[in-house]
Amino acid sequence: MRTKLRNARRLVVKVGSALVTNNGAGLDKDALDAWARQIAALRAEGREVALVSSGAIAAGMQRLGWTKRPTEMSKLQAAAAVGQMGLVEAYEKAFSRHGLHTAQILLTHEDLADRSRYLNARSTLTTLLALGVVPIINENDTVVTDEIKFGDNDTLGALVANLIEAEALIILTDQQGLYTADPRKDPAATLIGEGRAEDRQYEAMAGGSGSAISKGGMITKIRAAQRAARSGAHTCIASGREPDPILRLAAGEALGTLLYASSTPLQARKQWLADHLQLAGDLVIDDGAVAALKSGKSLLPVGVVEVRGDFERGAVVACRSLAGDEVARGLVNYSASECRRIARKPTAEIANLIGYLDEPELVHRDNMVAC
Ligand SMILES: Nc1ncnc2c1ncn2[C@@H]1O[C@H](COP(=O)(O)OP(=O)(O)O)[C@@H](O)[C@H]1O
Ligand SMILES: N[C@@H](CCC(=O)OP(=O)(O)O)C(=O)O
Repeated sequence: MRTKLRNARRLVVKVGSALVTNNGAGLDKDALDAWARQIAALRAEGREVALVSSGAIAAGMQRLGWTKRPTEMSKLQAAAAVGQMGLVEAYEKAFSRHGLHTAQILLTHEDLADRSRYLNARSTLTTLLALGVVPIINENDTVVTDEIKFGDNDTLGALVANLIEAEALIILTDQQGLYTADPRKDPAATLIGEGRAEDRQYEAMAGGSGSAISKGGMITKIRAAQRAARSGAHTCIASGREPDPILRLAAGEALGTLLYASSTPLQARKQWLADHLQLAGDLVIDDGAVAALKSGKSLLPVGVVEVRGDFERGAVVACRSLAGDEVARGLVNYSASECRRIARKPTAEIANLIGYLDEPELVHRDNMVAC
């Protein structure tokens, strides 16, 4: 089973507040250095890693000299804004020792729920990864309200894994993994080695957070594993205090708890596109484009002869042959009116025709499934 992790080319690593701030004692620079070293080693193997890091609020509280976590939203947001500065500064310094750049990405729930912003976040993140940059992701605490909050970064980690189609989500925390009960409360609890992420029995074992500085607890990690599995990602929950946990997990060592996905990323994505989304329109494509799509290529504007329906960027559209057969469906990079303007035109003309070039493809092959 652990070979699943060894084969993962794209990984999301999530580190919780307790680890990042050494239980609230301020940023644990040694821990940050160790994660940077391990992630740099994975990058050197050609693997891509995005880091979801908590700790802004805890670090901000420490900088401001607060010993008690405030309850008012505005104070929490102020602490997050102060702490996030120290957090990204420390990561940039730690990664620069390995010749790597970092990028700060702050997200809210709304960013991922809105299809067009979802696509933007996805292309920015995948571009950063392709450039060899390590994205450091956190919730945009300064602007969130209750309705648009992830609240805990386990959920954010899973959504990022969905977003960039990572094969693995590594959640590092202050316990060895998932136990049959909260080990802080039940000393007889035993560690679960591995199981299916979708297995509902784990929810009953998991409790809330055991510390005053963290938010999620084990229950949000189990739900994160379920969510990650929906896009085919396997989740490992392990102790961040073990030596080199990221490298050892990524090498397939049986550390912590593995909650594996039952489908591959491709199957999961196909299922998602096939089942969950209503078609917002049709792109009628010529025979050359049909052949290109059947051989796994992206759809370029030049192959589109007609655009049906009214849709926004990010909508799901069907690509149909001249005879009306659905050849593929996928997420479209331009709105219906933009598609009409660039249909039959070479990619080089997109910017002239609509004033900007978002992506050269109308539907990228990564966002498309054949029918
Ligand atoms: N079944 C369980 N197995 C392990 N830990 C559990 C379980 N149920 C609840 N917990 C608690 O979850 C805590 C880890 O989550 P959390 O405090 O949110 O840390 P993090 O900041 O790493 O997300 C543990 O310290 C533990 O007290
Ligand atoms: N965005 C918040 C993280 C929320 C939180 O505490 O998450 P976690 O430690 O993963 O349970 C911060 O940076 O402080």
